[in-house]
Amino acid sequence: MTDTIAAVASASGIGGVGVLRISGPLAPVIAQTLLGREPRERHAHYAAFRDADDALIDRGLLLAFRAPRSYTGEHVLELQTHGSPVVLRLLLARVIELGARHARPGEFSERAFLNGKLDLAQAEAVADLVASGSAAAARAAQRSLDGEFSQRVRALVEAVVRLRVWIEAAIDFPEDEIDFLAAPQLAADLAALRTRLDELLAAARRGVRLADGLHVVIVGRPNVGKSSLLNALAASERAIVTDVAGTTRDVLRETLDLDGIALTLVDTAGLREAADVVEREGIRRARAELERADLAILVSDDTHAQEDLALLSGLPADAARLVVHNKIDLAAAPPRVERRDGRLHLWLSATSGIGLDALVDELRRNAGAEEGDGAFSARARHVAALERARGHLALAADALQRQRAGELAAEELRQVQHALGEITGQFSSDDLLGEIFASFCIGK
Ligand SMILES: Nc1nc2c(c(=O)[nH]1)N(C=O)[C@@H](CNc1ccc(C(=O)N[C@@H](CCC(=O)O)C(=O)O)cc1)CN2
Ligand SMILES: Nc1nc2c(ncn2[C@@H]2O[C@H](COP(=O)(O)OP(=O)(O)OP(=O)(O)O)[C@@H](O)[C@H]2O)c(=O)[nH]1
Ligand SMILES: [Mg+2]
Repeated sequence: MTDTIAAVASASGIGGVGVLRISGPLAPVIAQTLLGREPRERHAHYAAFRDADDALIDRGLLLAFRAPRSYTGEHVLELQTHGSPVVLRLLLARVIELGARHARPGEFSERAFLNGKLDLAQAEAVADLVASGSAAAARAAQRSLDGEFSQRVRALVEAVVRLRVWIEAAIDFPEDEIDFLAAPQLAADLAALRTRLDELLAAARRGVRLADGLHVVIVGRPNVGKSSLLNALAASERAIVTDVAGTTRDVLRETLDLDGIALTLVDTAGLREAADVVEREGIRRARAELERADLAILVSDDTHAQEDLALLSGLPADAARLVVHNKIDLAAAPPRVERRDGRLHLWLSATSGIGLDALVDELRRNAGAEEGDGAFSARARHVAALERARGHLALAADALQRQRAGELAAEELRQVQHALGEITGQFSSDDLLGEIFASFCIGK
């Protein structure tokens, strides 16, 4: 028999109203004790919450849900008090006295998952929604919570199962096996599956960016105006700016909400051959930041761009997609934008602000602002599972098309199915569940 858990579900600190949530078999007994009679299911009762000595803790609302019609699928009780942390603590102590125990982080959602109310990707979306740092992130998490991502994963699983059934049937009739496995329809189905898996993988990668925010690193030689650019984008004097080359030594991070898009901007030490140990360490850190950047902005001082642009060859090609030609005010040049060798070059001035709007537009585009409707949130765990699924699908195709090895192909397809099932939690281990739910907040 499961035990009954309780936790404050509202944010810690003082608030208008505080919510205490209880889930498990004792919830109806606790409700009966606090209300003095049996509550009506899913009905707000105004109740006096009293302690064991009958002293009044608070008057508030009591709301009872009967299993399985609740968030967790168990009996649930909610007590809504005045938003005082002290009142909530006293009432929680009373509920513990009546037989509940403190819930671990994420335990309500874990129970919802275990009782089939949410699948694993949806439960993760609950946490991503709570943590969302921008309107776009919240909308994307909401779509995953609504099951948009899970449904696409499930549809792929169904397609994989259909292929497996076909191939396994072929194995059962060895004399026809080769003909079966060589059927054009099978090859076409496999190819279609690969395309859909690739599309889902790309969408999930965008989903991770939406949930986590775009990680943008500003690099360039000393004194080109990297810190000035960070300050201009953040609209605050976050970073120290001086005319001394080598001003920035450490990595500086700033999270921005660019019209509803979450963005982490990272300012770094200017790249050069430095003699000073501190500066050398700063440059090492700048390079480490580059390794994990979604996007790198190379800043060049437009008045001596040659040496600045030479750095491009040393930057990760997939990230280094933007080049900012700064300080155009010095030459009284107009702002402009030009696409060159697959990169976008922008002429602007960080200190005067001219041309900055084009950069902001480009950052928004990169952060997935244009995905608009249909974008859902995802996690690195999902991307890794989809990549694994893709690897096995490629092996399955190879087993069929080159080797005509039905058994091998069926086994690879089973692996594809397994990797996809890990996303929705159809296949999951206690370790994985522990890891996922431990990162939730208490009361969620
Ligand atoms: N007060 C309060 N507000 C909250 C929550 C909560 O637990 N308590 N939630 C918690 O995160 C979210 C809402 N989530 C919920 C999800 C399902 C059910 C529920 O009762 N489900 C039943 C009945 C569904 C129906 O009638 O359509 C069920 O699934 O069977 C309740 C809350 C956001 N707001
Ligand atoms: N005229 C003009 N000066 C600028 C512009 N952007 C930056 N500067 C100046 O250039 C100098 C260096 O700017 P920083 O932002 O500190 O440059 P940085 O790239 O961060 O330099 P390090 O941290 O030393 O690598 C400062 O004197 C800035 O005021 C610009 O758009 N126009
Ligand atoms: Mg700087």
